[in-house]
Amino acid sequence: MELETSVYRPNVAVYDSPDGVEVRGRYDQVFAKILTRDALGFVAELQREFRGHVRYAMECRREAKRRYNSGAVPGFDPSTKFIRDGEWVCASVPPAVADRRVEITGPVERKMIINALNSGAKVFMADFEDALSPSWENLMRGQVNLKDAVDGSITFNDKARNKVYKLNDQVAKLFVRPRGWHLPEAHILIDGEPATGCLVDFGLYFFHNYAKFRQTQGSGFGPFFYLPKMEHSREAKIWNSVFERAEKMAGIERGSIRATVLIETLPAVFQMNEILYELRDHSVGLNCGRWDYIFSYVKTFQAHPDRLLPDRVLVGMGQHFMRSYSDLLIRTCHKRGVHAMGGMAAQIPIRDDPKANEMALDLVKKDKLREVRAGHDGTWAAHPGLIPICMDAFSHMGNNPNQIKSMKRDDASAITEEDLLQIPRGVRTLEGLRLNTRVGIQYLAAWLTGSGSVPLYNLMEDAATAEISRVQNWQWIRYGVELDGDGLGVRVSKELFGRVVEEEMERIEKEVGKDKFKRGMYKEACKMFTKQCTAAELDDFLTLAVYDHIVAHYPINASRL
Ligand SMILES: CC(=O)SCCNC(=O)CCNC(=O)[C@H](O)C(C)(C)COP(=O)(O)OP(=O)(O)OC[C@H]1O[C@@H](n2cnc3c(N)ncnc32)[C@H](O)[C@@H]1OP(=O)(O)O
Ligand SMILES: O=CC(=O)O
Ligand SMILES: [Mg+2]
Repeated sequence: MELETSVYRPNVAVYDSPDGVEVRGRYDQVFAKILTRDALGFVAELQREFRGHVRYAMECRREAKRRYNSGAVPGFDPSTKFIRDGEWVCASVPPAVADRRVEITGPVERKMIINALNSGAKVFMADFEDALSPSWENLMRGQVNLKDAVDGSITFNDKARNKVYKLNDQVAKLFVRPRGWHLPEAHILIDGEPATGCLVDFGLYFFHNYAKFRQTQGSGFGPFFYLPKMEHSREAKIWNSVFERAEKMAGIERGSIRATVLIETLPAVFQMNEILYELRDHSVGLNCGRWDYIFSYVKTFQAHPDRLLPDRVLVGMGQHFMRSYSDLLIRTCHKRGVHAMGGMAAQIPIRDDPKANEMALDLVKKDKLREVRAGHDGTWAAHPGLIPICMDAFSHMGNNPNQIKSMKRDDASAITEEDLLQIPRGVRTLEGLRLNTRVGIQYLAAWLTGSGSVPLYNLMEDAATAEISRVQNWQWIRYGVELDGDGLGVRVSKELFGRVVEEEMERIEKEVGKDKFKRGMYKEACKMFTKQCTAAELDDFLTLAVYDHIVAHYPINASRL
């Protein structure tokens, strides 16, 4: 089926919502097939049952932040030592996803979904999170696209190129990543309050797809999910309860739904066993969400001027704290019988420069070889052009679908708090400040106009990588760091940053061209990015702070007709 959303016709139709649910997003008859009374009722049930737990978990995050801001550092929790020391394992891995050696990721756009499912990767992670700007249109089209993908009918007609896209006979297994717990969904009000974004993403997708998915994709299991940005096992416990609630509603066996948790916050690295324990009936492993993890390192230590990061390009998996994190994740997952997934290399193919392309692909190859040799069971690819390289690196596993039983099940306690917190080494440069600024502004301009992942300077940029640019600038300005890598001995100040912003805006205008610059939201993005980098207090999330700019409420009177 080709997706054809209708043109805007005010005051003509409304979604059929249950009591207490108000849909404020644009009406569309295609969206109405997703926003049915029963599906909205299910989302409302989840919201009502879990909103108190989510609120409490977010308050705990704020409390932890107060502690870190007063000098404390995250560490292992003595009260849950029994979980770390215990000899439990997670439920066995569903055969359908035993082999996850290469997973492609991408936003829930129609053409991307078809390309990703056809890409030859074992898994496609369809993203409502880092790679998606969560506008009403993107979210609802994403739900429609996923429904068509699960029932196998999805097509896309690229009229300009006279090309029709449809699914191959063999497709990747689908995982869906809902938003993080912190993001609201302002277009759906439940009992007068914005719904929790991830419960909308999860609830609508699950409601419409569980039956078909289990038949066609999961061999009796599923649906499968990726869970982002958690900071503590209490948040995993909420997800576990959400899954149990959904399984009960659907009348399917407990443990059918499976999820991989991204370990992508610094506090969560000390909670890996606890997170797996909470989700032990629903887990298929952990993943190294390396970009958010770096962002989280800066955020967690925002009040620790002794822990400043070097240039963003120098904070890679070679840094001791990053290697320790990946090692601990492998040991923990394998001890508990589940996949230890690697992360995303940011390089993408470079079409117009063969030499640069070769170097980029070589970096991806080295990264993937490091992962498979370290013991990871699979990895992420940002682009279909990278899949052969990733596959080749993971052929190191031979005929085995994974390395869960064969690699690194030895004692995780060899990796200490000091290893995990070690300050990354390297220099800081004016070019680092410039690059952060150029990338941050362009990413935000794209996000404000509906694109959550973009190619910039031959790298994949999404919400997680842009966060690093933002918080690093904030940190350098806040502490007036010395740029010690270019021999100038200059200290970063608001004045220096102001000049950098002006010059980088000129450069962006030259690079993208006057027309695109005028049409795009570069000036608005520049204002927002500058405000965030120079704020007295660091905003928790870039996208949360600017979310209001992409909220588009349908006229309230129309929705009451
Ligand atoms: C930190 C994290 O969270 S990582 C996970 C979240 N981030 C992501 O998922 C990013 C995924 N990747 C992307 O979004 C894209 O690759 C980008 C934006 C970086 C680059 O996209 P483009 O500029 O379209 O790349 P390019 O022009 O080379 O694409 C060539 C083809 O590959 C397709 N393609 C590119 N990336 C993907 C992908 N991830 N999945 C499916 N298809 C893809 C394009 O649609 C295009 O298809 P076509 O030839 O049929 O038109
Ligand atoms: O979600 C992945 C990350 O690296 O962040
Ligand atoms: Mg992430």
